[in-house]
Amino acid sequence: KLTTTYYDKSCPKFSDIVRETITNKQITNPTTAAGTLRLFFHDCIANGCDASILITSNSFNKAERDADINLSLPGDGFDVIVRAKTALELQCPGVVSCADILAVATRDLVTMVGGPFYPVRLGRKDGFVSKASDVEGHLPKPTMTMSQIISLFAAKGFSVEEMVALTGAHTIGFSHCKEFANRIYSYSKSSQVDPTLNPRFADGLKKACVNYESKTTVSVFNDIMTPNKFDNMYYQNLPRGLGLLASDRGLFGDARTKPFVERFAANQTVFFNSFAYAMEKLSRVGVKSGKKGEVRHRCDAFNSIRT
Ligand code: HEM
Ligand SMILES: [Ca+2]
Ligand SMILES: [Ca+2]
Repeated sequence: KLTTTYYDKSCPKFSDIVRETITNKQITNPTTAAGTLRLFFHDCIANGCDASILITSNSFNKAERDADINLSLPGDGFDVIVRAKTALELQCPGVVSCADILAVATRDLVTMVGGPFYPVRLGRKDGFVSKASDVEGHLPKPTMTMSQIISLFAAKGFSVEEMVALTGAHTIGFSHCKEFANRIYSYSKSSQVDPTLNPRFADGLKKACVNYESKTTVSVFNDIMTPNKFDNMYYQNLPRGLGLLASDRGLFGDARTKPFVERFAANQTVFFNSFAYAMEKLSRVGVKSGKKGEVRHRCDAFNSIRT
């Protein structure tokens, strides 16, 4: 039901306004691209791509963004969507959904930092439900086994290749120390450090994360080689012991996923094609149309109060 021409008549400046907003934001806050990409992933996996992640909690409802796993989503990702929405409401009030803004802003930001372009079909409606309790179990965690991660993505319709390609998103952005602390401080009885980690990398991580339990904001680049560039370096890092999260390293350690890691590491074009295909598919997960959704006036609140 989605089409690339959805706003051509009702809001012809849609693409220009989104592109201008994300460009300004990314230049002043270079962490926006990664933050928005993760925000989009977390939106689509929980309840479909319906901007349910953007809703703020109130006394009746603990919303998705206040689920534990979403608390680390950075403010810049939310902010860039709010800015685009504000500009669009001035230009064509009540027309463009927050879900469409998030999908296009993500694509434009990925392209801006060096990643592939892919078409984003439009016409998503914003969802009516956002509950923190719906998030748990749908999103992957670094502590999950590769089998758990594979079946979690399979439940949303993604193949192993698509899962490996999507996780290439970790070519940009940060992780907080607590997400990998067990790999450097308390790996096993016989070894403090995960032996699959490059020893010098592990030393650097240990230093960066000293006292991470009290200094909870400390975070580390997901891809230490090219942290701000969307490229295939993430896959090249994995065989060298430079994968940050246990789940990153896991992609190289599992016979089902390793062949894709090697293919993407060897050829960036192959990775970009797979990533673009999988992102376009991600952008259509659980999309709501017609009366199943609405175009919100503000991205952080439903149009009428719901309990
Ligand atoms: C194998 C499954 C995955 C796991 C276990 C995982 C887990 C994580 C964790 C724990 C972080 C660190 C968050 C923080 O500390 O702030 C992170 C960051 C990130 N993830 Fe994933 N992720 C997975 C797949 C994906 C996918 C499929 C995407 C997007 C398509 C994605 C995009 C990102 C981005 C862009 C960041 C950096 C966020 C930032 O800099 O603010 N991840 N991920
Ligand atoms: Ca959602
Ligand atoms: Ca990179």
